[in-house]
Amino acid sequence: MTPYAILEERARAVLPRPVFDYYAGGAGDEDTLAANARAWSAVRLRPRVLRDVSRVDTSTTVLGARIAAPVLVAPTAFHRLAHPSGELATAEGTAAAGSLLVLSTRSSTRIESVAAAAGPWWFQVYLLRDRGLTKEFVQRATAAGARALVLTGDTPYVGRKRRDRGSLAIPDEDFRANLERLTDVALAEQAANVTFDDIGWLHELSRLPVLVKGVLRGDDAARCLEAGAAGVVVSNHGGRQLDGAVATAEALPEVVEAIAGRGEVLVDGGVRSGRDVVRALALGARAVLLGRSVLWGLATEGAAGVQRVLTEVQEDTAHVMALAGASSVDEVTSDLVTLGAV
Ligand SMILES: Cc1cc2nc3c(=O)[nH]c(=O)nc-3n(C[C@H](O)[C@H](O)[C@H](O)COP(=O)(O)O)c2cc1C
Ligand SMILES: CC(C)CC(=O)C(=O)O
Repeated sequence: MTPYAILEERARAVLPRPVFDYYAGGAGDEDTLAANARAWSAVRLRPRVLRDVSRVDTSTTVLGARIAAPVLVAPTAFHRLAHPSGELATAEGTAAAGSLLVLSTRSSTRIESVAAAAGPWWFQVYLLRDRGLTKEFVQRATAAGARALVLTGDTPYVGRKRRDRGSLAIPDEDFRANLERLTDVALAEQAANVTFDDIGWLHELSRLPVLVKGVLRGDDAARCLEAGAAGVVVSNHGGRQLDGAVATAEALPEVVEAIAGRGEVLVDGGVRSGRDVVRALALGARAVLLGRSVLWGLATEGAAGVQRVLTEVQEDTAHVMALAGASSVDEVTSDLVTLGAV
């Protein structure tokens, strides 16, 4: 079993079945969910020999924030379903690992409390049907110290997941952690009329850099930049939105080419090991984000589990870099990979 599979099994053993299914599942037939991990494996490494790798430095920056390795925590909803300390534990574990947390709009803990426990963090924005409410969220996140906004662009409606047959009830206190005063819950649903213009709106509102998450095409990436984005996150939402969508390792080169160094390109989906981190960097990503791995760490051991998952991937990244002949992230360049036989 791979380290990821072992971790997932441990989480399965401690989580209530509906929660595990909600976390693990993908949309439709889960084709894209499976394709994400497979597509990274299909990228073959071309190691360099006889390089001095007695010291390997995995540290880097994302939008100017220094992190221990190019591995961030992806925004995921409702961490209190995984652990009673919820996003507080995630924030602590992430900071302890020298990583960066992207906090979901669907946080089950108050934004201000998470901010107090966090190292550097960004806020993931779902534009909600009530724009006033969205504005309040963004202003609160900005005041609490978020260093960037991540606008999720792939969720006009929530993808249909077969495993999660509606058996999961989100406790009201978790759903309302940041929505205490809301009377009509429908107003807090994702808006389906989000457009490129909203990138500028978010930037005006917060003065923070805005990344767009869920981009899978070069033309969209270019439009995001033209609309004022600081970069994009290549993502298919971990296979949870449009099933059949292209795997992120396959979409990444096209997006990197379209961005052409004018912004930062991050990627997530099926990143499970240091090998995958190195593959993503070689294909032009600045960093990767981990979704489910972090949830499994949180479910099994709280803050310590989150820290452990991140440090294991960081250490694995250093090991893979050494064996590939790269002593710093700058040396992880496109010549290190080839698209091998699947
Ligand atoms: C349980 C779960 C909840 C998620 N919630 C959000 C969310 O609130 N906002 C968002 O932008 N993405 C969300 N995502 C997508 C992740 O940010 C990320 O794109 C994905 O999990 C990466 O794939 P991986 O799980 O294979 O690492 C969620 C993913 C999972 C598994
Ligand atoms: C509340 C959901 C929209 C959170 C999410 O993005 C997901 O479960 O994939």
